[in-house]
Amino acid sequence: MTNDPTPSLPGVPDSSEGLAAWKDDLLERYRDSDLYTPVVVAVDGPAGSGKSSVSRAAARALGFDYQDTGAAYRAFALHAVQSGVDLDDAAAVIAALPAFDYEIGTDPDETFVRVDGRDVTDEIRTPRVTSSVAHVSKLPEVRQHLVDLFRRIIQGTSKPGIVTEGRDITTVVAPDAQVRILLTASEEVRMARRSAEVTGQSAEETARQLSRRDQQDSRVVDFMTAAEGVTTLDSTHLDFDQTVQAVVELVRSTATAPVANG
Ligand SMILES: Nc1ncnc2c1ncn2[C@@H]1O[C@H](COP(=O)(O)OP(=O)(O)O)[C@@H](O)[C@H]1O
Ligand SMILES: Nc1ccn([C@@H]2O[C@H](COP(=O)(O)OP(=O)(O)O)[C@@H](O)[C@H]2O)c(=O)n1
Repeated sequence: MTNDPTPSLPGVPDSSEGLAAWKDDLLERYRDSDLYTPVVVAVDGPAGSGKSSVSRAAARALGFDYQDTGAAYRAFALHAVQSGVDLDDAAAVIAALPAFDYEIGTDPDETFVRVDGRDVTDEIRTPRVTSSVAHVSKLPEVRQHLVDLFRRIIQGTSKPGIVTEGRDITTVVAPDAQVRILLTASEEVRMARRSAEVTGQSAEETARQLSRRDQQDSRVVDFMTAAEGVTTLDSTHLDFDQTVQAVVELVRSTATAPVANG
């Protein structure tokens, strides 16, 4: 997670146990100060690339929080529909933003999504919600509202860092993140992974939906090409554990200590 500090720095222990305790102590003291900044790991990629599952497992391995931003777009689409809004009516969708009462669990071992205090963790994954998200995520006003929310959640982490994943995290939400990753996989592999998960509809229908959603989403943000400074991680030929390991290694080799210098 951290680069080792310069060995000649006074007061820095040279044993690995001593170093770990020293870092814990620093973290403890800085956590509540204005100088403390969490390590932000930004992960983008298309549907089925493994963003959610890989980011969550990497967060767990690193002792970080985890934020799934797609969950908020899904939850907002659900909120709008349940408020009786016609998703083709942009003004009505935007008018539903102020009443959007959203809560997400960022502990990777206990992720949940609530809207108006009601648990919608599973409901937001239904094909009905999936096919309606693009109607709301294409609207700049919705994006700005949610980007602000995502940044507040990133800043509010009580862990040494937070892995945040979506479509525009490396470019819009957290372009200054210490670690920025574009997670990709071939379309064929992504479709196969998603089809294995989705029940209640054919593999062909799931693949068609995924491809349509990628097309719609890519008109709004470019998540197929890595922006400058973003590392591409192609998981086509990696299994799940190898992909998580690659993310963890990247964080360990690039992130500096989770304490800012002011
Ligand atoms: N490298 C991988 N190898 C095999 N399966 C994977 C890999 N990465 C992710 N998966 C699986 O693919 C499915 C889709 O992953 P998910 O995290 O939901 O993708 P996304 O959030 O990008 O849509 C999940 O069932 C996940 O366990
Ligand atoms: N940062 C983000 C995250 C999601 N989204 C939108 O939210 C939808 C659902 O995102 P998701 O991450 O749950 O989708 P999957 O890739 O997991 O299928 C996407 O299809 C996008 O329309 C977005 O526009 N920007």
